[in-house]
Amino acid sequence: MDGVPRRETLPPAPALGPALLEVRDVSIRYDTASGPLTAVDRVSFTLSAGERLVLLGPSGCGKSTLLRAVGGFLTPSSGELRLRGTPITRPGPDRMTVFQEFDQLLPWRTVLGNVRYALQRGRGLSRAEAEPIARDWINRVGLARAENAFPHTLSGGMKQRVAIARAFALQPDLLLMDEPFAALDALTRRRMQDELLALCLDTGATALFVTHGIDEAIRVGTRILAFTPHPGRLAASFDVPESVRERGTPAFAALEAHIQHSVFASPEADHG
Ligand SMILES: Nc1ncnc2c1ncn2[C@@H]1O[C@H](COP(=O)(O)OP(=O)(O)OP(=O)(O)O)[C@@H](O)[C@H]1O
Repeated sequence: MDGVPRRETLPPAPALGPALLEVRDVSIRYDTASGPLTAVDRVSFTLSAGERLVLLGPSGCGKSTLLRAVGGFLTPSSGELRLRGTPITRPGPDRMTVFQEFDQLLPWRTVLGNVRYALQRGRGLSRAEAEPIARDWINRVGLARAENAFPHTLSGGMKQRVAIARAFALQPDLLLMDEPFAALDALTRRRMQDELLALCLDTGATALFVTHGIDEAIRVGTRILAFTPHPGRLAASFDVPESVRERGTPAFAALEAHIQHSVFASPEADHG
């Protein structure tokens, strides 16, 4: 297909070497009332510093489960997760997660308090050291005028901006984004995708981003791993060249159609 990056043949052969994140043959099973459920089935990939890797798939394909395991919130049933070569066993400030839910902020702290407190806890800074860094990040997400507001007075988009400011402020090795814009209206979602992309480009952040939106995946990612559900398995990998990222261009539309057709239009795909 002209102008569309090649679809790689899977399963991928994860490169040995200095990857920031290594996911090796990871399976994750849940015990449910109706028996064991395999949410993630033998998934392998690596992520290098500076990449923005998107896990793309329909609802229920296990992408959030996998992200939670990378975050250290749950342990894989088998396989290995390593960050800078060290096994992931628990959450840590080297991986900051932005969740979909709007209630991820501390409700009893202001916008400034939320970001400052995370810096004090996560980076061991004093209040005086943390405050200017927190202010700078709040400013960068456009919330300077709301720094003294409490979360319940903010819109969903503003809350997500605070969560993003907090995550970036800690300068983690890896940003984990679990459908952070899924609960926003379409216009706000687009604006936030653009803002997140700008922050990533500005800081060179490394990110693992979960979404079910092909357009969102192309907009924010440098590489997309598409999953098929029940159980969640890697189906294909797509590179997103910088030249393809602009919405409304023929190249963007062509890649969107290519991913849709080659992964989600196949007979075994379930759109959840
Ligand atoms: N705590 C849990 N206990 C039992 N089953 C679970 C649990 N969490 C997730 N699952 C199941 O694991 C599978 C994968 O869920 P997961 O949330 O990871 O998928 P997802 O692709 O992120 O979907 P969504 O976009 O809807 O969040 C689903 O079948 C889900 O019902």
